[in-house]
Amino acid sequence: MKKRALISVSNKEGIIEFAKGLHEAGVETVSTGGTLQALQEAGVPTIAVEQITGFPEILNGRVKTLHPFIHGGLLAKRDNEEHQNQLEENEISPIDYVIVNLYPFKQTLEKQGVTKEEIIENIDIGGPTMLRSAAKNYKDVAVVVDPSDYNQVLQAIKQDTLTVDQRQQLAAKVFRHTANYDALIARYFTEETGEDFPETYTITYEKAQTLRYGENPHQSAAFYKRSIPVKGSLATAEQLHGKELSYNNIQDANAALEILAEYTEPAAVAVKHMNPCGIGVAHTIDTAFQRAYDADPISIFGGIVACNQVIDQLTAEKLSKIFLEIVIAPGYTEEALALLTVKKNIRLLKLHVEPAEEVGHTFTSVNGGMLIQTKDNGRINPDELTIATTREPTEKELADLLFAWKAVKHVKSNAIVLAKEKRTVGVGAGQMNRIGAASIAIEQAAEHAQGAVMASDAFFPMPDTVEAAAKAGITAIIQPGGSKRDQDSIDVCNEYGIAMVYTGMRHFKH
Ligand SMILES: NC(=O)c1ncn([C@@H]2O[C@H](COP(=O)(O)O)[C@@H](O)[C@H]2O)c1NC=O
Repeated sequence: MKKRALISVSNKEGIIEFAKGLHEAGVETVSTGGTLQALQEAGVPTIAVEQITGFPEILNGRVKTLHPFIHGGLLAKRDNEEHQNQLEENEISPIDYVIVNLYPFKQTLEKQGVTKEEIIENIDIGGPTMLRSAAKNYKDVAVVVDPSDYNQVLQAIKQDTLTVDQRQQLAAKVFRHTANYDALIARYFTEETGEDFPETYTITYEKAQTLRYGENPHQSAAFYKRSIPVKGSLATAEQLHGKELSYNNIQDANAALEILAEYTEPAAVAVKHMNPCGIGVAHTIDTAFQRAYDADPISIFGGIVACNQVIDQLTAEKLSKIFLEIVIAPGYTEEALALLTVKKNIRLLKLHVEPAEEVGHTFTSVNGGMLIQTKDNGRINPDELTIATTREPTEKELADLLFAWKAVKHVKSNAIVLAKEKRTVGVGAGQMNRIGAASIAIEQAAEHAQGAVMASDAFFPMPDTVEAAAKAGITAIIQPGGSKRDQDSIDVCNEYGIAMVYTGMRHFKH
């Protein structure tokens, strides 16, 4: 008996050649509406699915292949006598190959101005059903969901070399594909109904790149991107120059962009090991970068710099004087690009839109589970700050306090940031006690601590940090407030004439 292939594809790329090849290999092809038309127009003899089912396509294509004559032919085990007898009794012919790809649900979601009705209509029902039937019965049926597999499968069919292992691989791809497809649908419905943390959490990512290694060379890794691209994120940045990004590069570059999204004025952020080592804000991007550099000229070595303005020649000249792993910006002037691309080892990334703060969830894997929380998109309203001390901050101090508060949110806890004139001067990150973080920041700032402001990601459990700040010459402090012993810190501030404000919001980052 002739082998039979069922072809029903939305993405018709490469299907004519594949179907022609099947026909030449003596395989009979059966097809649905649009696919049938395309194959017949290309001169590939094909049977209409209605001819097999004896039933017309109904409900605008919502039902075309959902029929026992199709699914019986797909699910029957060839080595099961009962199955074979039932096929015979019911005059069902077996189907040996299934070539199906689905309604473009993802592409429809991404369309500008798309209606909910259009999205719903692009949920494929018959396609996944055929894919799943064929994949379940992979021992007897070969199923192809990915057009990039057409050629390889066709050659194997022609040479009669398609093994059960290969069919299982094709089936595995199908189940990944339908799981991804359903995950996108589930996410869409869940977002529509506004459930943040439903009883099961379904997410799907697509592989963008196999990485050379993970955080360390003995770890293996890959970079997966959101199925629906997130504009202004690292995942959608374009690499213009340099070697492939590494695992650590991606983490650091992402951290740099998250910090950058805090600032609306021209800003430059230098990152090392996911902490900012320098942040500068100014009227021009070259000055902003100069400030980020001056913040810590040692740590920036081998770091990542992200800017929210096009890199011009002046900035490029400054950038090219130091060793940097990555520069990220919304663009580069021709002169800047010429200057920077001379350096073989620098990676240059271009953002197509402003770095944007992603709404949604963050994930932290723990052994045996996953912690999921909404992103820390907390922003304070400067008008709602509480002044805790006798002295109010001056206008200039307030500007630096707000600048430092945006920075400290992105520093690992316990975090202290010292800032002066729109640049960080000291960063104390990831310490097990607050005074430890403050000591590091003060030591790093050295003489620049005099007249600087201090931001703390969480309240002061005791007055030691404020005492250290006073000794270093810090004049104003911003912190969440809320400690039982707040008054002790307030007293020290008042004694030294320090202005302290409370945000009422904590920014732990572990
Ligand atoms: N309802 C059905 O019985 C059904 N059977 C196949 N499809 C899909 O119809 C598409 C192909 O349609 P056409 O051949 O008419 O262009 C494929 O993406 C296939 O997955 C169906 N459509 C959606 O549910």
